[in-house]
Amino acid sequence: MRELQHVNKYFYKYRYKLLAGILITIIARIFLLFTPELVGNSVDVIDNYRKGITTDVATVKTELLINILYIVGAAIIGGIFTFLMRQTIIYVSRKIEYDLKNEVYQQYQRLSLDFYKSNRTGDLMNRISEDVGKVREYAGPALMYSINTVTLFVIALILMFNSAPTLTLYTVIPLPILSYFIYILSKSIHKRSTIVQQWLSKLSTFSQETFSGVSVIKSYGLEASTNAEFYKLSAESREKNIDLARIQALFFPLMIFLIGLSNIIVIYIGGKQYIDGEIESLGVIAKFIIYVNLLTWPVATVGWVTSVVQQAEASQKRINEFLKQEPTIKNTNPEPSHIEGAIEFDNVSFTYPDTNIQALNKVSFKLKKGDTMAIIGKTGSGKSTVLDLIGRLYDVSSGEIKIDGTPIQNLNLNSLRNNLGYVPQEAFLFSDSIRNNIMFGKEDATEEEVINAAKNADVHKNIKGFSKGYDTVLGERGITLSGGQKQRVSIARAIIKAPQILLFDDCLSAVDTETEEKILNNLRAITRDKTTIIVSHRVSSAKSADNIIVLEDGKMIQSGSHDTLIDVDGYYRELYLKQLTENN
Ligand SMILES: Nc1ncnc2c1ncn2[C@@H]1O[C@H](COP(=O)(O)OP(=O)(O)OP(=O)(O)O)[C@@H](O)[C@H]1O
Repeated sequence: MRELQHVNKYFYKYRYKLLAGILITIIARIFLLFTPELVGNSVDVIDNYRKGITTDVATVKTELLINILYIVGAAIIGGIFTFLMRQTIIYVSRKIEYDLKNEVYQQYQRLSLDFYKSNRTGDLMNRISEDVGKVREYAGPALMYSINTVTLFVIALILMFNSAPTLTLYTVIPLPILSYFIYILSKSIHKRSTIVQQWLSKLSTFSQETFSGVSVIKSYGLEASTNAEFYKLSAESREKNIDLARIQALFFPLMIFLIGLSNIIVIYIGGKQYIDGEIESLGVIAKFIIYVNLLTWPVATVGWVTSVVQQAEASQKRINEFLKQEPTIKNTNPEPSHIEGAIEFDNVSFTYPDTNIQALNKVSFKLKKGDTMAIIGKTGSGKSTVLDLIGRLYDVSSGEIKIDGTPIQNLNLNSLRNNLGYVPQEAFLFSDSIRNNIMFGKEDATEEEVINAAKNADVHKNIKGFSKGYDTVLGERGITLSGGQKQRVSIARAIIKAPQILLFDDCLSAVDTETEEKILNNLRAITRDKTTIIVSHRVSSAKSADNIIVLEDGKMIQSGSHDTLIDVDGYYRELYLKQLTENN
């Protein structure tokens, strides 16, 4: 239960509602226990008439009618309180689930990129849905059934002991056995349902991947083999489901068997004791049968609750592991920082911690506020890594990055990122309208600003061409847009912020050279006083930059302006000549 102590703060938060729930549960159970006493009493009334102790039929009828009215009344009141019991305790558990989900999600947002690299998306999703769900079962149903069982058991046992102590002992004997079996069964059900869940997530991951890659599957004619793979996975999943159903099917027969056993004990022992005169009336047997039936379910839940608590403990342990993690990229400065945009790399080296690949090796350059620099280099040479380090998605392994002369780690992280406009290599658009995708860069942007940004990114005309214009909703990953259009919406999103530093990661690769030229011209006008870094494979994107650096295997092998670089032998000149010939 140590891990579950994390939930106590939420119990405290909702303490009044919870206390009311506990009280209501107790009241509901008390009313439920009126029934056996009233039924026992009714049987005695009839028995007394049969034995001739009561002779007046009218009195018997009246007594029976009163008992019936009481039974109905108690059932109605008990029902109302049972309804309220769910409205309070289950309501609180839903609130706790909501709070815990938000707590986990906030922590996800706080953690750095490396956390996402070292944990699979499926695991992250599971913590927030399944694990939180298990903890909710502990905070709601398990708590409710525990109070229910304790209340029913204590009151019923006192009442039963008062009227027939020996019979009580005999009748409760099967109950702990029932509880133990249900516990074993619940554990086994849990084990099997976890396996079912795992297969289900394998199935959904497979389906999701095949839906996303449907164009590859179709163009390679892989439908049949994909079908066969799905068939295999779903057949395995079906077997696991059948396994689960088999063990679940035991649940109710086991309960019915043990209830039956208790009933037989009551009738046999009770009957014997009645004949021997140890029990004074038949009503005792009648009410005991009802007690046994009333107690069976709560006793069964003891086994169920134990298993739920164990599962919740394991789930909360997994959640706590995430909650305890600290972001590797820390904000060391709580005060907002003013950022002008001068960038300096001083002997910066960086090795990715997960792969141990050295992406940058002693890279140095200086950019004044408003300068434009292009980074050219083969694939995998470390270009994107330079941009990632400026955004502090990672911290350098050695060397130093300074912004406006201040070490990047000493700047307020929010200020730094708010002053960056980053266009990633692969444009990611949310399943939302084009307008909202652009406004993601500036949440309070006016319509005019959105249109201006789109115009500068040369995508306004395309958007206007859609029947719903800026309200066009993009499908999953913006599939309704072409690659080039996606890149341009992504550029609009970055420039609408008017940040001090703009980072373009090969984001014009999917547009033709004419459009590239147009966008670069527009960008020149709006980035005049902004520090800009353009990563590209194309000389056309780099040539007008104030400075160009060439990376190879993480090392800076060349730097200078376009004019100086085309005059010296080297990678840049080769690339220039090659692309010139291609264009011609
Ligand atoms: N998140 C990551 N984790 C581990 N290694 C990485 C990661 N990102 C990049 N790398 C590795 O670091 C090296 C540099 O990658 P980087 O993405 O900076 O190159 P790039 O020049 O931008 O390449 P491209 O032109 O293909 O985009 C590569 O060897 C790559 O495999």
